[in-house]
Amino acid sequence: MNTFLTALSVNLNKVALVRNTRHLGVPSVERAATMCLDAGAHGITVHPRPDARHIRADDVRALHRLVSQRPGGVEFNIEGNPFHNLMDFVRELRPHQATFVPDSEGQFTSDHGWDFPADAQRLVPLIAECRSLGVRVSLFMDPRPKMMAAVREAGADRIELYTETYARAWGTPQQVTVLAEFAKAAEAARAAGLGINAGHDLNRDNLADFLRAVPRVQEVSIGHAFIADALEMGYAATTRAYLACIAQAMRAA
Ligand SMILES: CC(=O)[C@@H](O)[C@H](O)COP(=O)(O)O
Ligand SMILES: NCC(=O)COP(=O)(O)O
Repeated sequence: MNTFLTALSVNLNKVALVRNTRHLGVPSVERAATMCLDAGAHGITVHPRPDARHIRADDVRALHRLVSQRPGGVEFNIEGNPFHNLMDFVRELRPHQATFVPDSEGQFTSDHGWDFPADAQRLVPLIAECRSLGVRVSLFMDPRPKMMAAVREAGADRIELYTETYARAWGTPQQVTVLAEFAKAAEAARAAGLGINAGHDLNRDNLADFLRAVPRVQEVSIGHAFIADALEMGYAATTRAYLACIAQAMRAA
């Protein structure tokens, strides 16, 4: 029997984005987190950008508190650029996981991974610092198998495969080739001793196919499509729907 389960971490950036268009405090990221976790989500992800366009420092603290008070191993994942604001959050809060993303300040959305070995030297001390604080480090990466050994040498625990190219190829003739690239990158990462996360533009249509083709993904973080679905179905039903996609893929594995 296959007992492996990919964890679902819900990214709440877009709840904060809507909230920030008024000074009324709604919709609440804490209520969103509570409803998703009550419905079975395994973790919460936030990406506090330097321009605070969505998740703000107070949200990060409030969600960290909320997650810490819940029983049962719920994970808190903070994403960001460690050369901008991410390390301040890591030092203050020591989340379970820090995902390093090479975004520029004010970037529209994340659109590329780290470059190895070019980025290795400047990342090594920051990865080491996170690990000394007990924080797992995941690096946002394009599916480039040749980079994976150097990522591990730099001290990272996991990679997060940046899945936008897959999401764009899904349902087109390119899907098979693109998925093969991701599977190869995951295999190289695993062979180097890295764990594997994945995220960006995953949704209810493309998630199960990805997890079937790229086995043993430990965590998917999903935000934009998830919150769009939640506007129509509610947080609890949306969480259950994404968990069902994961379960469907696990059954087929
Ligand atoms: C790191 C990553 O994959 C991104 O998806 C990010 O978390 C999304 O950021 P925005 O919500 O600001 O587009
Ligand atoms: N790490 C990816 C993430 O948290 C959410 O990305 P998206 O689903 O908003 O594209």
